[in-house]
Amino acid sequence: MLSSVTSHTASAISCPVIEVRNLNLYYKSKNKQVHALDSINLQLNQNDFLCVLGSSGCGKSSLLHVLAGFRKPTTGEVLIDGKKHLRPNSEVGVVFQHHNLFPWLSIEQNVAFGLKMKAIPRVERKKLVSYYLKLVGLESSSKMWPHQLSEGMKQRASIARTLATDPKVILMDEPFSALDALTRRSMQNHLREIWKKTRKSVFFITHDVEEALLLGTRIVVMHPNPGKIVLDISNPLTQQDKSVHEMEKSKEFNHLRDYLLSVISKGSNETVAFTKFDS
Ligand SMILES: Nc1ncnc2c1ncn2[C@@H]1O[C@H](COP(=O)(O)OP(=O)(O)OP(=O)(O)O)[C@@H](O)[C@H]1O
Repeated sequence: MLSSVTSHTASAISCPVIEVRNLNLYYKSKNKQVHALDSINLQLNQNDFLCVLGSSGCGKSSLLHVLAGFRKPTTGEVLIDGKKHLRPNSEVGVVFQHHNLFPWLSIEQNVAFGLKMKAIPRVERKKLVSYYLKLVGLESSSKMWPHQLSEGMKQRASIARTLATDPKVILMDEPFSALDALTRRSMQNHLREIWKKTRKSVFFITHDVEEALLLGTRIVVMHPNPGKIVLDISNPLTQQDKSVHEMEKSKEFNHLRDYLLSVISKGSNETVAFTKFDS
């Protein structure tokens, strides 16, 4: 199984948008210290949709927070386009589990917010807002207020707001986990289509192996205590132009799902094949 997975890695483009070098993160409190991230080395390339899987507490969110610039690593560094990334900025967009739209702004004003901050002139701003609202299928809801939208629509508006500022990379922390199963599936389809059109580099955290298989071009698995990457593979399923339904019905899908589940559930002391992504 592993060889059929790794054979797809050659199609990657070697141009890291994010590079993580020898990163360690310790949380210190009064009486104890938690080693949350252990010697993380990772490259996120252009066009990568990287899904991060792992059991609770393995450090997924901690890694996202460091990549976003919300938290400083204890040792090591994060480079964005070769430059040290030290604090949050417009090169890195973040979409959280719960939308964080401003309730006092309409949907189009929410999407325009970051563009205003970047001093984009009014006419261009309008064009961009309407382009991104159309991209996420919300063009007819532009004048509505966040409380008038369904949860899925709010999350789509959050994605449009993040995309509109044209970040180099988008970090997503379980963006669909609060949605019901049907809305979640529809959002996965939306995101897949949006990604095909924009080809943004995405770092996407999920607990859901099937979601990772349907969306990710690459899949990383982390283990806890301390949090580390134990597997980094490219996903053959998303490299073929198949519908979600076709993907789910394929033998490869089932094999990969079982394989990933077995890697995730292995204890951190057990040895897991480390299949480093080879660009
Ligand atoms: N602010 C903090 N102070 C102390 N320890 C923390 C803090 N935040 C996280 N941790 C610890 O760091 C480790 C990694 O946590 P993190 O939230 O990154 O994991 P996760 O994989 O995102 O978990 P989940 O899937 O449950 O969200 C855990 O042991 C957690 O208890």
